[in-house]
Amino acid sequence: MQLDLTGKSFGAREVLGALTLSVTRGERLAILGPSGIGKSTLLRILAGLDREYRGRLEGADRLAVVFQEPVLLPWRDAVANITLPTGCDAATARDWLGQVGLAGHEGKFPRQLSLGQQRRLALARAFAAGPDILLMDEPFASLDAGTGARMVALTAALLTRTGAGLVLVTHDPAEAGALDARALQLTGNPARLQKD
Ligand SMILES: Nc1ncnc2c1ncn2[C@@H]1O[C@H](COP(=O)(O)OP(=O)(O)OP(=O)(O)O)[C@@H](O)[C@H]1O
Repeated sequence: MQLDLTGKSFGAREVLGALTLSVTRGERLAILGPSGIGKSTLLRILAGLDREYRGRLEGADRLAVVFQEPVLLPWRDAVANITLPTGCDAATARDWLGQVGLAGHEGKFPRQLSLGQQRRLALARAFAAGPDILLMDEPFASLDAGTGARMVALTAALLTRTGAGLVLVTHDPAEAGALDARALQLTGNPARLQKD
């Protein structure tokens, strides 16, 4: 996919300036920058969730998005949280749950899972959708250091296994390194992309 952005404003405030970003299957990109710079805004544009920008977004890639909050269906068990949004069958959902270390938790509801487990469920759901490119917005934030590091390693392994590309939005340069992602920095006002 390729984004050629001329600009993005909220009202009179120009948040993002002109920037170009492209990513394909197998490529990993991390967008770094401080709080409030426009990282989530950029990711939402890439995800097609915000169409009110100036510029062009091209590409027929299949996308899956992982947000900081896992956004699960509270009254459905772990298997249904994967089958309902993705359309995959229960066996495939169970397989993905196993791959993220949630074997034995298939019948649990989100509230019966820890935050780290809910994040892994959201990760399984994203991969079950068979994306060409995974878009992630701070998916490792507010986990303890060990849990965060394990989830980064798990994400890297699943990206390698599936060949999916990655755009990760984060304030933490260490995550970019651990995922072997090319790092770009959002900087300035309005923000532009710079090589890190
Ligand atoms: N819907 C909106 N309406 C008005 N302003 C917005 C809206 N969404 C974001 N903004 C503003 O745009 C700027 C960029 O926000 P954004 O959430 O993209 O930053 P961020 O880099 O992702 O920050 P964080 O790391 O804290 O999540 C902020 O100043 C924010 O207040």
